[in-house]
Amino acid sequence: MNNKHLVVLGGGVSGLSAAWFAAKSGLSSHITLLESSPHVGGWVQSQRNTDTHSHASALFEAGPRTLRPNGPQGAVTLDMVYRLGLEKDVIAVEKTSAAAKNRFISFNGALNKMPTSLAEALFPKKGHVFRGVIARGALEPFIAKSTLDDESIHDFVARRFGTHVADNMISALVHGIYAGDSRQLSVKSCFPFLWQAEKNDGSVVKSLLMSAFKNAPKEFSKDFSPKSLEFIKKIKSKSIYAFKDGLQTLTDAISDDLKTNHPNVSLLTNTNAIKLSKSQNGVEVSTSCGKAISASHVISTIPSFTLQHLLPEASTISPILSKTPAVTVAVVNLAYKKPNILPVTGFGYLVPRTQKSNVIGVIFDSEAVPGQDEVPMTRVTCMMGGHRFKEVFGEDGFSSEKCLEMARDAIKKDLGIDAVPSNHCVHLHRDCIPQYTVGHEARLKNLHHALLSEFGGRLSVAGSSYLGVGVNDCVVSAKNVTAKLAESLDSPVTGLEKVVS
Ligand SMILES: C=Cc1c2[nH]c(c1C)Cc1[nH]c(c(CCC(=O)O)c1C)Cc1[nH]c(c(C)c1CCC(=O)O)Cc1[nH]c(c(C)c1C=C)C2
Repeated sequence: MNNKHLVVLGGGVSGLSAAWFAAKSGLSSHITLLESSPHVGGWVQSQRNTDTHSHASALFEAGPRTLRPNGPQGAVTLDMVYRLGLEKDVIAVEKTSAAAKNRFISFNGALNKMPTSLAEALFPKKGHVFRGVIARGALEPFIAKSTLDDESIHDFVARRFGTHVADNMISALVHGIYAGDSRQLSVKSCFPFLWQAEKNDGSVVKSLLMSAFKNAPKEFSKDFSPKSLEFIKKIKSKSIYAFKDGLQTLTDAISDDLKTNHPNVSLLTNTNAIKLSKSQNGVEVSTSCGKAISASHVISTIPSFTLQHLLPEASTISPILSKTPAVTVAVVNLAYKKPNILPVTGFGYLVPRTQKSNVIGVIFDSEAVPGQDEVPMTRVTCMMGGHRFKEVFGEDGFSSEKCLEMARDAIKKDLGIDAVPSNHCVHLHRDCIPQYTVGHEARLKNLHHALLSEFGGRLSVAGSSYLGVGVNDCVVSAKNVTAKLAESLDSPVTGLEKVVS
């Protein structure tokens, strides 16, 4: 321990993880986390709504709900889950289950299942969205490489696989991760494996075929304890995992652990930074409660568009931060008393940009993660808005009633369910998913250099505005930045070293 003070801005998954990793590594004598809202956890909000008639509760997740266990990224979160003692709360979904295998695209009025076998891929029915995709894929290795520095996801896919795939399949996938417009988002930043495949192997198909024969990636065992590794190995081969009482189990456990076991950590809710300025030994943080903190280092996990307003007027960092927009998503949870009322089994469906619909995707919660319900029921979540927010809700904005009605209309049209839900919940998440538009990586490089020159590497960034919007991405970005700081709190760290290496 030293006489250093680390300040973390933001109490969502990224901020909590940053404070937790920093506390565990003992890198500073004091850690202060500033969260502007009354509670920590950010977009992660799980609640059980009780039906007044049956008294059965329905688990409603307002934000993210499932996690991917695979790869080095998945292992970092799983290790955290293990160290927080949450193994008993985990529900892992088998890759062979319908929930894992059946994902649908709503296309021309029907739910089209994405193929999971060669037979399904080779012989899709007439009118199925996958029709012609294999034939088009066979031509892809013969298409010349592009020499561009970055390109939209749509342009990349249309160029290599044709406009049908770009318009109807990839636009749906982009809805299911970014709630964004595939014509605006960067292929290099959102789907780096596609970009690298073309750059390195000249073809996505060739690269995928070659990777099937390549050695498996190196084990990451050195980072984890034997017991944790045992848990990671057990879960990493599953499709997804979640928690019995929702993802808030994770954020609550991090915050409880910090409060209980780390007296040197202060979690301040209803408090935010209002100004950051470089000082001789670090960063001066002015806060909304009137107190200023002399920080040795600041990790900002708040959205980049919020961080820009905390910097000095002439800062060259702010214009870079302002270039990452974010979309607003409305989330409608619906619970029906009757179980098994869905016409298909699976994870859910996505709606391509080409289809007229008020929803961009629907998750079949009671199927996607079996075992969360106290009594059998059907639960679904409608995701609405994203880049289509204005188109769907109009300029005059949003109302919960209108949103609920639209969600019920979509469920009736797409799934044939006209029943009145026994319970529901509507949440509006303003600017919740950052959009990595074309040129994002080049802007991150500029940001790295600007942070070094203006704050001497005493201000770092982590969280969904930069290197990935998923929960695992946020946890990993927090771990990486604190690991670098653990080497020395006096060394310059921006959190963006990866983009310039
Ligand atoms: C319809 C809207 C959304 C759905 N999920 C999200 C939105 C905006 C958010 C989201 N989904 C994924 C990520 C990435 C990282 C992560 O935490 O796993 C984010 C931020 C993962 C994801 N979801 C779908 C796919 C194909 C992926 C990529 C990786 C994977 O295979 O899991 C599909 C999907 N998402 C939604 C639905 C209804 C759906 C498919 C039927 C909802």
